[in-house]
Amino acid sequence: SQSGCSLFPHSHYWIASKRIVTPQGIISGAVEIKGGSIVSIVKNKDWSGKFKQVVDYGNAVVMPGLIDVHAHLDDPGRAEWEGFPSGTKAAAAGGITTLIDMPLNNFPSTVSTETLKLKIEAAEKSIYVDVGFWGGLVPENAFNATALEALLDAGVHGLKSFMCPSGINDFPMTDARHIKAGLSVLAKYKRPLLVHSEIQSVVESHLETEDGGGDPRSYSTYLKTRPPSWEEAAVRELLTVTKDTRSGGPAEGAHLHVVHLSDASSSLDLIKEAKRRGDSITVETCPHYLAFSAEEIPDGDTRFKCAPPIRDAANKEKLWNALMEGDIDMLSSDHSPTVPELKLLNDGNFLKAWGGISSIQVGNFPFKEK
Ligand SMILES: NC(=O)N[C@H]1NC(=O)NC1=O
Repeated sequence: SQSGCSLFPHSHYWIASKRIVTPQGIISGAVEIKGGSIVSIVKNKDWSGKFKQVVDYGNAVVMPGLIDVHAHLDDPGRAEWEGFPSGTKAAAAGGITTLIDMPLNNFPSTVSTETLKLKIEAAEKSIYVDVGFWGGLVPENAFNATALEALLDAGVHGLKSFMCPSGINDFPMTDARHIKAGLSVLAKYKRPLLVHSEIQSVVESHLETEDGGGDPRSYSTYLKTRPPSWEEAAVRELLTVTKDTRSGGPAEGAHLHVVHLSDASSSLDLIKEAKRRGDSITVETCPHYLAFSAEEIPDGDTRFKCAPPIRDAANKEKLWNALMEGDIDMLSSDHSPTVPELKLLNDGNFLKAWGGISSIQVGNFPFKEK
């Protein structure tokens, strides 16, 4: 409630800082709040000394709340991994005021109007930030336009699919045919398809189920099981269908969004070329790919296990450059927690631990680093 959120027992007050992020740049001043809404932003020289009801944050940054388009809240079904109350409180702690929840890791997965209803009922119990939902594109619904339309009509912001096993039994992977069919429905709604872009290739890598030929407590062993060529293969396959999204194409109006890119080389180059050709495509990366590099991950510290994996320091620098150049369109958390037992923190086995990083609570931390 408004009173519950208020910093001050006043309905009219100012939040001051030397670094307020505004559309016109970073200013020193104060944000005026009245009745729970921002009514003005005043520069330092216009207000200093004039007002009494001021919370002064000094040099701390005051900025609009972040929107995280990629978070796994596992309610209902696996609320012990992350429920709506804990996940949305964590988001608020990370400076995120809106999150869009992924359709998997909860049980059942959000792939129909019935399962979306269960999600909404679980969320209604208690959320502390704004929440929206993605629906799942899976083989079971991909060729059923009526079912997809019903899901979109029920309010999901778009669809999400995987090009490799998702780690969740009731969320199977899709191929280019499913994705093409999904895009043709999304075109009518002008909504996006988000794709986990990795295609497993046994030839070029050691599969996770094998021992990877090395110490399972060493991050480098895990890294070898998911090479950049997996991401590249997926992006190449996707580009055979994103051409449909060009102006005048059969899926004009649909949009394809590559989630959590880690490979800053060939995969990113392909996405950049597709953008130049007019495909409707965007790409995100995550704070963990920008903050960490494979070389520094301690043996056995499975908190760092995610898919695609965190790559080397040279790749991290390339990701930063791409973000600064605008070739990467946005950041998302890919917050994907589980229970400590499944992270195998005692064994430290990277090949067997759950893949997913719990991070929404630290929100924009790489910017603090830079
Ligand atoms: N199922 C699931 O949360 N998968 C996520 N975890 C991760 O590390 N990458 C993902 O896509």
